[in-house]
Amino acid sequence: MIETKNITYRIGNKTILKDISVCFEAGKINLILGPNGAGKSTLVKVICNQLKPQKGSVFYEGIDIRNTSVGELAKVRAVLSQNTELAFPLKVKEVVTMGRYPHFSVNPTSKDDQAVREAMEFFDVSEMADRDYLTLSGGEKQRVHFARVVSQIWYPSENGCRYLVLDEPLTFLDVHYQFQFMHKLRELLKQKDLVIVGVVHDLNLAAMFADHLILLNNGELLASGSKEEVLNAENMKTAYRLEPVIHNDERGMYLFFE
Ligand SMILES: Nc1ncnc2c1ncn2[C@@H]1O[C@H](COP(=O)(O)OP(=O)(O)OP(=O)(O)O)[C@@H](O)[C@H]1O
Repeated sequence: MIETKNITYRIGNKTILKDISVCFEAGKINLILGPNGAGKSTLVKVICNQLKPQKGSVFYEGIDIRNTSVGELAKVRAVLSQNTELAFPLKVKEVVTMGRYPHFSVNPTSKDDQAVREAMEFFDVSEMADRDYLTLSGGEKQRVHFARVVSQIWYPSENGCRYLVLDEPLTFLDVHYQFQFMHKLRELLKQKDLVIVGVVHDLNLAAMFADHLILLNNGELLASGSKEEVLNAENMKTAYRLEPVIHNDERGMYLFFE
């Protein structure tokens, strides 16, 4: 479980996050929603210890992140940042192997190679293994990064959970791969020690796949809970300034905006 308690983050005199307390449990797809500029990426960076809040703390299984070493955390927590770009002409399998860097010192072991191979198979990028990463399309690059981050936490940890944090993972993906990726997350969650936290913009995909949602607006936690609790007309109007039409039937929940 990842827990934030009373996180406040300011830049100069601008408050980007105001008193955010949320909980992301293992075995669930936890999604962070909110309009542009709401503070989603900032919250992700605070959760990942890339930004230090002025107030509040982040806990992984009850342990304050400030008391955990970067190296130890990297063995159990993988992060897909927004706009991950590489400038070097590396082969796809070399990019995926970067995910294993926290686990080996000089050369990857056979266990690392196996994780790379299996993560590439899982995300259907094995056929690209020897291609120059820079020649891939945007969507293909994104799938390579999925394999990279998931290879990082491929094996269960000896003591506790594994964590996968994804900032806008669906960018660059066509509708087929968006659905495929969300289904892959479901498949990964068969491993009960996995905590998944992601930022997405597509409210209908969130309604379809999320087990737990949080909605940020102007740096504040507007709502947290099930899709019914979060994706209601009042919250949608406040966050997105649009009038929603919400259908909720046996096929699921769908939102339209007028
Ligand atoms: N270094 C910075 N200096 C000044 N303002 C910043 C800085 N970083 C972020 N902000 C501001 O903080 C607010 C939240 O940014 P953040 O990137 O967390 O939003 P977001 O919800 O992820 O938005 P988007 O959906 O557009 O990606 C924005 O108004 C942004 O301009």
